[in-house]
Amino acid sequence: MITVRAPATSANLGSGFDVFGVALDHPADVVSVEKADETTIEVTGAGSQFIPEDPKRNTVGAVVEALDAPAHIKIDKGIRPASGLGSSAASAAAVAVGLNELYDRGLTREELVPIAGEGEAVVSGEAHVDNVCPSILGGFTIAANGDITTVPASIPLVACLPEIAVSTRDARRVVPSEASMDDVVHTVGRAATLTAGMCRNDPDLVGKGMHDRVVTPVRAELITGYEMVREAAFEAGATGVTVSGAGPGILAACHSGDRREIASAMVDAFADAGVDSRAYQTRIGDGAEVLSR
Ligand SMILES: Nc1ncnc2c1ncn2[C@@H]1O[C@H](COP(=O)(O)OP(=O)(O)O)[C@@H](O)[C@H]1O
Ligand SMILES: N[C@@H](CCOP(=O)(O)O)C(=O)O
Repeated sequence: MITVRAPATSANLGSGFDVFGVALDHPADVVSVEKADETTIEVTGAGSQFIPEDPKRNTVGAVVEALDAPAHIKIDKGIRPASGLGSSAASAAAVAVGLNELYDRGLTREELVPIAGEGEAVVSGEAHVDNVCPSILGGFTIAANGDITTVPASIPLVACLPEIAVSTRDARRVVPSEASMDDVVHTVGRAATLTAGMCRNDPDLVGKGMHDRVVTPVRAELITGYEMVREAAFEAGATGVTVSGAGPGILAACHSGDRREIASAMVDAFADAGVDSRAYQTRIGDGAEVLSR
């Protein structure tokens, strides 16, 4: 039996829709895989009652098929589903890493990214890899046209998760199909700024680069209290604030000494909007880790 911990992730970071992602130091899913003739899945932990155990409907089922590696799979969810923190991706990432070892497939971590991405197609309709990439590799990742670049940044973050659910599938339907040249120029500028910030480990540059005017505004409308929470986070010292993945989670970049105040300001602002929430004071962290063999 092999047990793997795969971290939550935050995709897009505003200016990098379907391209940028970061691994969060916590929370995480912990998954155990054991060889079997037929695949079975058992799910416990956060939001497990909303997660199917049928391999055709769970993200890990597609990974089993792609690796031709049937197994008994136990998923202990640390990341609530439909969160914007890459919950579905973390399970797929953990199983890809675990089955690769269990069945001696000999694939590199980079080669496991598109395989874990197949799981995302099951739940969101498209095999976007911007969550599985950092969950497997760690750090800040850029996934563009099949190429992967990683930067081992360590930016402090606050991820605030309201008690509302937004499915990635639904939030992909509101993404505009076109952008003006003005918006393209703005996005390129911000994405480049963010990338430079990650390379320099500079929370101010990263925060500046998180601004986006194409996808984020339409997604923010799906999150009750978004504007109030965003403003509260900035007032408490955040250097950048955006929708985490497809939402409803909200991500703030900051300096480490400001995390506590930002976390409580975000939770209070959600409460003022009538929404319960919890905030994770975290930072960019490592990718999937094998805990035991
Ligand atoms: N192993 C899994 N972990 C979490 N969610 C899963 C898993 N397998 C299937 N799902 C389904 O995926 C959906 C959540 O995925 P998604 O909407 O992408 O949100 P998230 O941002 O949390 O990944 C839910 O409908 C959930 O039932
Ligand atoms: N690029 C995707 C990322 C979805 O992330 P999730 O954590 O909400 O699943 C998108 O924006 O649709």
